[in-house]
Amino acid sequence: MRKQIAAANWKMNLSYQQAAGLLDELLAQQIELAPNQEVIFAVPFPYLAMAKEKVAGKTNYFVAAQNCSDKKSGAYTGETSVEQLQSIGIGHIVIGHSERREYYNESNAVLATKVDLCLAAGVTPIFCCGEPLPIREAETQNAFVQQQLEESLFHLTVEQVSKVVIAYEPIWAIGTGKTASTQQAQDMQQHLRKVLADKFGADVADGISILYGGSVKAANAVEIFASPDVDGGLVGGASLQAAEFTAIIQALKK
Ligand SMILES: O=C[C@H](O)COP(=O)(O)O
Repeated sequence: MRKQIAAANWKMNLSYQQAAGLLDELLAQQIELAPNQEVIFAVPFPYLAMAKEKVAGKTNYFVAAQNCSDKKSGAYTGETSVEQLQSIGIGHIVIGHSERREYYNESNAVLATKVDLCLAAGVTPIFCCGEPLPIREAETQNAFVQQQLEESLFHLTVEQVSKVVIAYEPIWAIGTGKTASTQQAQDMQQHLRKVLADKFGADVADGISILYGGSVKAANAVEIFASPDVDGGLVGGASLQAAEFTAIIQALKK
């Protein structure tokens, strides 16, 4: 069975002390994960080492960076490379979150480069895609998100794409309290799996985890995650509260 993943994206929230406290509180729950389940904490850069230390020895718990440079190394002040992240034991990086696309003008082409750097370093890219509200209102969301995949992932080999995790996040549902309906999430994620199947083969597409993101919370996680093509969630706001995120982890399919 595909990996079922609860990924917390803390974004630019929490002080160091608050972040450490939140991890302590969550990990104290001792939530046992099935072999196909994973929990990933995408934390701000200065907290990566601390978070790594806290999840050390906990099976199927991982720490992710929220971004990386599109350059391999060199004179890029303020940037952090995939190789640097990999050298401190980071095995997952969120790539192309809609906030990066919108506020930092990250294009599909730049994101393709970041995906390549991740895969070359043996790091799992959590590749984000999703449409803004006007595209949804025009009912052209399937083509829009398909193009994001085509331009950032279609150059990969079958072996490479099998290592990618995809997160579908309709932008109009992020931080708005407005969740895509279970049917809307399933329809898009089924579409994306078909797009992947047509390009890479059904077996490959069947093995790729596709997460849903956008106002996931304890109250809706069971229903959203129950859909056949939804393999867990990329969770923003609700991942900042221990009780909420605990319930979201427990909502993962086994
Ligand atoms: O990365 C997470 C998504 O942007 C969703 O954020 P949200 O759960 O606060 O809507």
